[in-house]
Amino acid sequence: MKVKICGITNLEDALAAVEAGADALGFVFYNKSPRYIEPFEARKIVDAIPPFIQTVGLFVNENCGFINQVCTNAKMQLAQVIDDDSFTDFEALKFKYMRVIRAKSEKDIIENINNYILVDAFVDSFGGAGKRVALEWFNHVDCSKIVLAGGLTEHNVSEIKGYPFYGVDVSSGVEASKGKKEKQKMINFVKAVNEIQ
Ligand SMILES: O=C(O)c1ccccc1NCC(=O)[C@H](O)[C@H](O)COP(=O)(O)O
Repeated sequence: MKVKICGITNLEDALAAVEAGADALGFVFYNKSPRYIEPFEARKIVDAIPPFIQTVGLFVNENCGFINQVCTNAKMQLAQVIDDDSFTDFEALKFKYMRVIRAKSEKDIIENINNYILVDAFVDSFGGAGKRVALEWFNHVDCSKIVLAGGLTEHNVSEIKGYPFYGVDVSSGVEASKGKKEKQKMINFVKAVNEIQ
């Protein structure tokens, strides 16, 4: 199962996440987030991390011109897009993308199951709030194209055993404080995910 660690704001945390075994690093380009990073600051981090780690830019209700420009400036390989209000013309994106489903019910998941999606809990702040998605919503769902996010920690991630998600995404569960990761929590989280199979 793939592991994405989201909300990277500095090189120290990025390198620690990679060392812990993360497959992907997420950078939040939503300027109301406490984890916001300026695109050229993110680029400096991307330039310093080893190869084979996917870089993911997080966008909230943005148009495709903005997303294309930021992904270029920050050297993102994938755009993770919250698009509640149909701001984004996905056809015009020059980058591979994954939509975020902020699930309020099982129905939200089932309606979007045909593509790779990230399923997060619905929170007013859009993400990074540590709120969990009800696992029973996935009981009758093919999880193989779903990245599960929302409130995961080293202590609860084992509960997803039996749900073969494509990957998991974590932010606040591996933080010391908002925007600052804790190395040991990242190590423990990745280890706990790897022990699930
Ligand atoms: O992390 C943020 O501050 C954030 C702000 C606005 C939109 C999305 C945001 N994060 C997106 C993520 O991918 C988080 O990893 C995801 O919401 C899970 O967060 P957490 O529940 O803290 O693990």
